[in-house]
Amino acid sequence: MKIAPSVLTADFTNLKNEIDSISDADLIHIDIMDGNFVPNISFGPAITKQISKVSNKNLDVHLMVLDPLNWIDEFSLENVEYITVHFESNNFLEALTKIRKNGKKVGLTIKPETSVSLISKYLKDVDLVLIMSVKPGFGGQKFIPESLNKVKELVDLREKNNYKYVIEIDGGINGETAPLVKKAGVDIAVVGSYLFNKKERNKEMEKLRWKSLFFQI
Ligand SMILES: O=C(CO)[C@H](O)[C@H](O)COP(=O)(O)O
Ligand SMILES: [Co+2]
Repeated sequence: MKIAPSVLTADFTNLKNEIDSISDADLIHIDIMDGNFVPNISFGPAITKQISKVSNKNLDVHLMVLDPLNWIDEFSLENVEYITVHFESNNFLEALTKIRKNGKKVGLTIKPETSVSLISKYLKDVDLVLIMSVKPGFGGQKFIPESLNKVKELVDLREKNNYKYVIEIDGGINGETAPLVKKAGVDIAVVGSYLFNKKERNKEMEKLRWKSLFFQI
């Protein structure tokens, strides 16, 4: 299971050191919130560009915005690997097409109250499916256990139909929930507050990976 730290709870007055402290990350997760789609505002393209400058990692952009189509060009930076939009946002299908046209990997995500069956017809065309395991908008919330069933559903659908997407989970991942999501079949776990509240983040990511393996045996 890959680990994608979310910099949402990083210390932005110390950004370069915060990014350096997660040098073993597989990807860096970028949470973009517009204060409309979710009741919070995070940061935008300018800060994302700064992050991409001080990091040699690929970025995984999670757009929690009402109109993703307006933002995809701004976030199609060189080291952005995935751009993920919400099924619940405006014109999400056009947004997926635009991400593909810009040469980026295409991600689709659903809120905790949205079922996998609603996105089943789009699964053949996406590179990543993100299951939100908290209500989008804030870091530091508690993991919603029902998310594990959605992950299992996606694993089954992928196997049955020979789909190619990776499964990502976002929200409330810690030492206890990491083994559970790994066991359910998650490929990439986003970890925010749990990681940034620790001092030795690379070591902590290693522990999360190790624990996950241990529980898989
Ligand atoms: O998309 C998000 C919130 O909307 C964040 O990526 C997520 O909450 C990560 O933070 P934490 O690990 O603290 O839950
Ligand atoms: Co996120």
